[in-house]
Amino acid sequence: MSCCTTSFPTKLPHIHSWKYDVSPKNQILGTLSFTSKKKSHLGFTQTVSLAQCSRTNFLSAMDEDCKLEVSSTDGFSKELEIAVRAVHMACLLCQRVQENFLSEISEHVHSKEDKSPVTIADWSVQAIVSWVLSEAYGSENVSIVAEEDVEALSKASAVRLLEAVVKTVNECLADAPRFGLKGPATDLDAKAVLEAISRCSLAGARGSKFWVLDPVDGTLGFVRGDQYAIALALIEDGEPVLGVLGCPNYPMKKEWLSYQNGYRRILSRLTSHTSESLDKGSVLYARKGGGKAWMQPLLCRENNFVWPNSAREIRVSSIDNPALATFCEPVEKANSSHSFTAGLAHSVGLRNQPLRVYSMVKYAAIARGDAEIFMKFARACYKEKIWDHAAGVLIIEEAGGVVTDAGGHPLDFSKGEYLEGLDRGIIACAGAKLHEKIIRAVDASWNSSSL
Ligand SMILES: Nc1ncnc2c1ncn2[C@@H]1O[C@H](COP(=O)(O)OS(=O)(=O)O)[C@@H](OP(=O)(O)O)[C@H]1O
Ligand SMILES: [Mg+2]
Ligand SMILES: [Mg+2]
Ligand SMILES: [Mg+2]
Repeated sequence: MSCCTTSFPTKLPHIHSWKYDVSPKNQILGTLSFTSKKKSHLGFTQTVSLAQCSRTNFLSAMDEDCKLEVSSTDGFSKELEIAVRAVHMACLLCQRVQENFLSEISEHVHSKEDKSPVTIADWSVQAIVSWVLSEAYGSENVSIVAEEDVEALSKASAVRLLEAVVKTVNECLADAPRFGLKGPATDLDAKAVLEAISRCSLAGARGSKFWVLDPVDGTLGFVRGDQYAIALALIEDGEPVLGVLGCPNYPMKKEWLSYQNGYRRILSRLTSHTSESLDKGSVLYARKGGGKAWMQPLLCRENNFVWPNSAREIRVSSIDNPALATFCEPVEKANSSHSFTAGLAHSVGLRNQPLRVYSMVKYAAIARGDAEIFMKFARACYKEKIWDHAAGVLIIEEAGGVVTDAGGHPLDFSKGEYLEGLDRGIIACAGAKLHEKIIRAVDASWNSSSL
C-alpha cells in the first residue's frame, strides 16, 4: 500500500525497531512499518510516501538500531487501496443503519424469497462499493459479483424502501473525501442507485478477473445488533488475490468478541472506556502471496475520521494443542450442524466452549489469532456461495493459516456463484497440525453422522 503522504519523521524518540527496503532507484517507497516502545505506537504501521527521500538521507535520519519495513508495491496496490477505502465507507454506513435499527427493527427488515433477511444496509453497501469501483476503473472494466439484486427494490410497493436506500447511499458517498476518494458531483438518483446495485451480476463470476462482494454477511447478526461483516475480494483465474473484511462490531481488542449479548452491551462497555477503546470496529485485508495480513481500526467520529489510517500486521495463533484451542462456528444450527462439530471437538480433544459468531467475523477471528479453528458443515442440500468465503480465506492464508474443505482440498472459486465440488464442509485452522487432526476426525465420524 502506498499513496498517502505524511511528513517523514526525522526525530523518532519512541521508535525502537525498524525494517527497511529500498527500491532499485535508491528511493524508499511504500508502507513504513515500525514498532515502538510507546504504547500508542505499538505494532502500528504508518502509511507514507517516501518517494522524495533518498537512501542516504533516510539512513542518516535513523537511529542506529532502527529498522524500517517497506512493503512491496506491486500491481495490486491501487486495487487494494480502493477496496480498503470502500469497505471502510461501507462499515460506517452499516454502523449508522444498525444504530437506527436498534430502535425500530421490524420496520427495516425484509424477507427475501428464500426467507433470509435483507435490509437497506445490504442494498446500500452493494450500491456504494459498486459505484466506487466503477468510478475508479470505469464501469465497463469492472466485473462485480454480489449477493443482492434489485427485484424487491424495484417493485411499485417498495418506493419508500428505495428512497431510504438512495438516502443512505448519498449520505455515505458524501463522506468519500474523508477517505481520499471522490464522491459524485451531485446526489445519485434512484435510477443510478438501482443501476449500481444491478451492475453486480452473477454472470461476471465466470470471467478471469472479478470482484466478489457480500455487502452484509451475517444479516441476521446485523439486525440483532450483533456481529456482521462486509466482505470484498478480487478473484483472478479462480483464486482470491485480494481480500478485505470490514468488521464494524469487532474492535481491535479481542475481548469484545466474546460479548455475545449484542451491540448494545458492547456499546455500553465501550463508552465507559478511554478513547483507545472507542474503535468499535476493524478492517482486515491481505494480498495474495505477500505472506502478510493487516488490520486497521475503523475511523470514528471521536477520532475526527482522520485518514490515512494506521494498520497493524496480524498473524494466526501459534496454539497447536487442541486442549488450548478455541473453535468458531455459525450461530444458527440451520447453517451448520452443532451436534456434528460437538462430536468432532470431543474426539480431537477441544475443551473450550465453541465461539458462535455471526458472519465472516469467524474468519477474522482466526486470522487475528483470537481463535484457532473455524468449522462449518451445512446440510447436504445447501451450496456455499463464493462471497461468503473468498475474502476470509485469503486473509487467513496470508496470516499463516490453512483453509480447505473437509477433504483437504482448496476451495474452488472458479465455477461461478457457488463453491462447486465442496467436500462436506469448510475447515479453517491456525496451523497445519490442528487442521490435519480435524480432517482425520471428520473422516472417522462422517459415516455415522446424519449429514
Ligand atoms: N441453510 C443455510 N446453510 C448454510 N449457510 C447458509 C444457509 N442459509 C444462509 N446461509 C449463509 O450463511 C451466511 C451466514 O453464515 P454464518 O456462518 O454467519 O451463519 S450464522 O448466521 O452465524 O448462523 C449467510 O450470509 P448472509 O446472507 O450474507 O447473511 C448465508 O449466505
Ligand atoms: Mg443474505
Ligand atoms: Mg453472506
Ligand atoms: Mg449478505
